[in-house]
Amino acid sequence: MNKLVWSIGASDCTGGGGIQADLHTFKDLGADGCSVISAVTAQNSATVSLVESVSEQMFTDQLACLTADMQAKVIKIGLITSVKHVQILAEKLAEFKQTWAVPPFVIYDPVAVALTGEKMAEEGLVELIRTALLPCIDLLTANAGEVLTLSGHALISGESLKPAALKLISLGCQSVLIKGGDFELVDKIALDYWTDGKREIALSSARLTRMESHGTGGILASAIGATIALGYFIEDALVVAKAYLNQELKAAKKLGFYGIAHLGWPTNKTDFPEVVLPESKIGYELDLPGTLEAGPGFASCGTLKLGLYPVLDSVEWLDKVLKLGVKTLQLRIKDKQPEQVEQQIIEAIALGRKYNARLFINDYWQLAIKHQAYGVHLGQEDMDVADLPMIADAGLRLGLSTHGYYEILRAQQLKPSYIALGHIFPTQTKQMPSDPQGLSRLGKYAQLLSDIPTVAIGGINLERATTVWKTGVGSIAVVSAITHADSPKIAIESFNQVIQ
Ligand SMILES: Cc1ncc(COP(=O)(O)OP(=O)(O)O)c(N)n1
Ligand SMILES: Cc1nc(C(=O)O)sc1CCOP(=O)(O)O
Ligand SMILES: [Mg+2]
Repeated sequence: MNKLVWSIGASDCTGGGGIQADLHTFKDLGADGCSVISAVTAQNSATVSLVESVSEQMFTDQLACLTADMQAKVIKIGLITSVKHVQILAEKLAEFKQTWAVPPFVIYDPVAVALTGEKMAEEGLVELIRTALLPCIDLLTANAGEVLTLSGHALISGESLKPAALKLISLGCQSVLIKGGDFELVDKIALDYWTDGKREIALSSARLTRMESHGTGGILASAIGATIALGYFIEDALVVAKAYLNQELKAAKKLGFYGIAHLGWPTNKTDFPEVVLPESKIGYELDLPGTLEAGPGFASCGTLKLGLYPVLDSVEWLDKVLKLGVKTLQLRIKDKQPEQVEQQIIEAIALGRKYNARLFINDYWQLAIKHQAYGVHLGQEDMDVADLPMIADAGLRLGLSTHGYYEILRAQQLKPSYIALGHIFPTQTKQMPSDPQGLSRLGKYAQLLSDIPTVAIGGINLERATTVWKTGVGSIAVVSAITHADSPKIAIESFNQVIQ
């Protein structure tokens, strides 16, 4: 897999920011790095004494050499001080996007654009960035000063973030992350807001007050780039990068500046941000769409280990596996009208009670409430339309599907009874919009969720069950490994030997 990130920017002789910190961050997170140097800076914790752009020839040749045999999956742009370099870059990025087999994802952290006319930004630079560079950018990561310079919008309240981001998108970039590093909308909270004009994400963390730290915005952008290069979606990359920055800031060392640490992939749950829900104080201030709210949470399953979890499409199947001793199971009937499934749901709930089993009803949450099921399982789309407080008030358990870091953190806010993690391997049972996540990611999620029941799902068969179980998940959900087994009885017994 190509996991190459180019850093296009300036050398920072302190090592705390610029190209040096970018390459360190890429490597630290498991991506590969190359650099295209646009300028060399002489600086320390007290001053920037000299900034010298490289020649146009040197800038162009670096881009050409890398293009010939090291094409990037992600390009991260930092400090560019020369108007000519912006022109070259805009032309080259447009060319890469049209001619490369896989167009690169381009991130721009507009370092120093707020210093127009000073030594780090030539006259005319900002106008050219606005008109020529922004249309080539997939993600602009900007702090309040940079947002003001590029969009003309001052960030004075929560409500002002969305119009500012939309203005920047109207200038041509695909999405914008407004970083809360240099403004505080909510006391002691570092809030980041992202939108692509359709979706909105806000992430909050306790503010880490290390005033002398240096290069943090660039490192956040580099961490996002590295995570995207590893194949994560943008929303997951935003989460991982913020956790990475939190982890690094906590361990920062004084070396002139406070230079942040580089401690590898973040795994400590206290470093991960909270996803801001629409129905929360900050959610209202940001005017986030949707109705999700934290609430008191859902009834517990009474154990972290739900064991083998067959997901089945008929009462006959439920009856068969209950007789074989299964204690967690799901009725999953797809795409029928409620009146077509109500009788089956009634019978399924009665069977679950008879065998004292944890029976979850997929999708049909109103019928599950009406007939007092043990629990309901909902997917991401269902979450937005179902009445979650009503499910909680009725005392039903709730299981939620997730497919990555962002969805996991958002689901966690709702305090469900379990979180499902899918899909782990290729599956024939359901068309999935993304690639399988694999065991390595599953292990990371399981570690992060050690205090809530987890369920792994998707392409899990007997051969794979041992390695799945070793990741620390509390349950393995299967469809075809049971319904297509020559002997469901032997399949269940064999799974139970793995899941002890
Ligand atoms: C245990 C478990 N995990 C995930 C799913 C998938 O649920 P959902 O995303 O709602 O998709 P459908 O099953 O409705 O197609 C599940 N059913 N069970
Ligand atoms: C129903 C379902 N949900 C998934 C998810 O990732 O959310 S994967 C999946 C299908 C699981 O079937 P099998 O065990 O046959 O692969
Ligand atoms: Mg569903």
